[in-house]
Amino acid sequence: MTAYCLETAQLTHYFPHNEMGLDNICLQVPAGAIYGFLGPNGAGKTTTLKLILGLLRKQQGSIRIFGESFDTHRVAILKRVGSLIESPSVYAHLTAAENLRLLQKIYQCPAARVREVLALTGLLDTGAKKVQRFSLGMKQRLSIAIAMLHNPSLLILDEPTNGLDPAGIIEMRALLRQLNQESNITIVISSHLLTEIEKLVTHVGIINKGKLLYQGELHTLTGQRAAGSRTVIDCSDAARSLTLILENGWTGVLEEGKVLLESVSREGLADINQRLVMAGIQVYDMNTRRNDLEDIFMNLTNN
Ligand SMILES: Nc1ncnc2c1ncn2[C@@H]1O[C@H](COP(=O)(O)OP(=O)(O)OP(=O)(O)O)[C@@H](O)[C@H]1O
Repeated sequence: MTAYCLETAQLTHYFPHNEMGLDNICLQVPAGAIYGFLGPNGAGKTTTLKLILGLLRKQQGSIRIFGESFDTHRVAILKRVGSLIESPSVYAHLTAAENLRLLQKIYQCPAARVREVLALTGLLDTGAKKVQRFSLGMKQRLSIAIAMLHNPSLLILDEPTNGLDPAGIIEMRALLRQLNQESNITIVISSHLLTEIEKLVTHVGIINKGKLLYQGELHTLTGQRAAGSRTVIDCSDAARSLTLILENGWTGVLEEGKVLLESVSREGLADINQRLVMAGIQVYDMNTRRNDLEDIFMNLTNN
């Protein structure tokens, strides 16, 4: 049986005067996972994460974290959860270390933890630099440092890459991967862009209009890629190529003077290429367009 770090059952929430609400959300986040919680703007991601953290009162359903009910073990659970839902309040005229020292006293965690989280988030060398002079990427890293201060086992991050440039996004991915692998922290990260987090996550949950449309391991979703791939072959004799291809048991059609194949594996394409060349046909180009993850995501969220 899988040990879930976080599990919700039939989580439901409606805001007054808003027809759309969260409808029976059953999240299952395995311990040690990096779980990408994906959906377009307004899908219900922030609402779900706020319910999980007790920032919104749930109307129906249940939440279990670390195997305990959130209703009965709220304080103990929250001591082991770090979060970034909206940008935390920090003093812009103080340094990263000064901000962290203030919070360390409030959270009553060991003073040495400030240096540890600065090191973890790559902010040790920011020294006397005040937060007001930080780049957005550095501010986001400081937010993660704050979330990490009390040494949590689960991090819940709402769109932490929002507003970051491509280099900042890559840096953030590297940081989260490191926290997951070296500090063994389970991470839930929401995003409206699959491409931004598909290189990072092990599991995904896709939500739209308050409903969970897909949940599972990333590789199950990526498995849908090969099916539906299209290959266009540009060659010196399309008609003779197609005859050869059909004779050898593949299916294809002619389209605009080129051969169009559907769902042929890489090995199959190599074989076809070899047969065409052996038959004296010049192959100029074989272009395969796989059903990319973003297409799968768009198909799920558009229907
Ligand atoms: N406090 C609130 N009162 C009323 N409606 C709300 C409130 N907060 C959110 N909503 C509505 O709930 C729905 C889900 O919003 P939510 O912020 O959870 O979506 P999201 O997936 O996080 O989107 P985004 O990426 O835009 O933040 C939206 O229709 C939103 O307008």
